[in-house]
Amino acid sequence: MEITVDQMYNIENKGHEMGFLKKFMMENAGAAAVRRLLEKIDVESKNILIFAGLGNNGGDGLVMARHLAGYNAKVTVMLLGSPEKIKTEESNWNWSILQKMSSVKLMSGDSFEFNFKPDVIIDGILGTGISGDIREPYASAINFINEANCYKFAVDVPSGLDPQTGETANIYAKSDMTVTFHKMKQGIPKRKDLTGELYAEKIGIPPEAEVGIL
Ligand SMILES: NC(=O)C1=CN([C@@H]2O[C@H](COP(=O)(O)OP(=O)(O)OC[C@H]3O[C@@H](n4cnc5c(N)ncnc54)[C@H](O)[C@@H]3O)[C@@H](O)[C@H]2O)[C@@H](O)CC1
Ligand SMILES: [K+]
Repeated sequence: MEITVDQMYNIENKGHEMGFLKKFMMENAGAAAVRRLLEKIDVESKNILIFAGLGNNGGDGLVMARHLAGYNAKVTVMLLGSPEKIKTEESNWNWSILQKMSSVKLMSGDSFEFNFKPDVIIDGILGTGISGDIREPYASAINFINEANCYKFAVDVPSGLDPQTGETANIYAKSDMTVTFHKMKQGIPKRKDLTGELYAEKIGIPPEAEVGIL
C-alpha cells in the first residue's frame, strides 16, 4: 500500500505521541538503510561520503554514519550548513554523538572539497521536507553526487524528487538504491529511473499509529 507524505507525517507524529519517539524512528531508519546497503557493498575500509541536510533526512544519514563506522568503513560526513542550524532535537542528538567519535570525519558548512575518492555516497540531503527549487549548498551536493563515479544510495528518496508527486525539482539526484521508511510514498515509484533498487523498510512505528489516518 502506498501512502501520502501527509499521512506519513501524521503517522510519525501519532507514533511519537504514543511514546515511540522520533529519535527511535530515526535510529531504526538509519539501521535499516545500512542493512540494505551491506547487501550490496562490503563497506570495510571503503570511503563512504555522507551528505547530510539540516532536517531529519540528514539525521537518518547521521545514524548511518555511526552504524557504518561500526562496520569499519572510512566515513566522512559533510553537513550541508552550520551545526547550529540543525533543525531537530533528534538530528542534534545524533550529531553530538558523532562529535565524540574519532572514527567518523565530520565536515560542515556551505562549501566542500574532498581529498579522497568516495566508493559510496549517501544522499541524506532532502526527503519528505522538500519544497521549491533546490537552494545552495544542497544544489552543489546533488550535482557532486551526479558527477561522481561510485555507488549512490538515497535515504528515503533521491534528493530533488518530490516523494508525493513524483515530480523533480530543478536539480535532482540519481541513485543506485533507495530505501524509504514505514510505507512507500506515492511519488517515489514513479521514478524508478532515479531511485534504482527501491525498498520500503519498517522502522518500528506501532501499527496503531495508523488508526484514523489510513
Ligand atoms: N516521517 C517519518 O516517520 C520519519 C522521517 N524520517 C526522515 O525525516 C525526513 C523528513 O525530515 P524533515 O521533515 O526534517 O525534512 P527534510 O529533511 O526532507 O528537509 C527539511 C530541510 O530541507 C530544507 N529544504 C526544503 N526544501 C529545500 C530546497 N528546495 N532547497 C534547499 N533546502 C530545502 C528545509 O529548510 C529543511 O531544513 C524523511 O525524508 C526521512 O528521511 C526518519 O527520521 C524516520 C521517520
Ligand atoms: K535523500
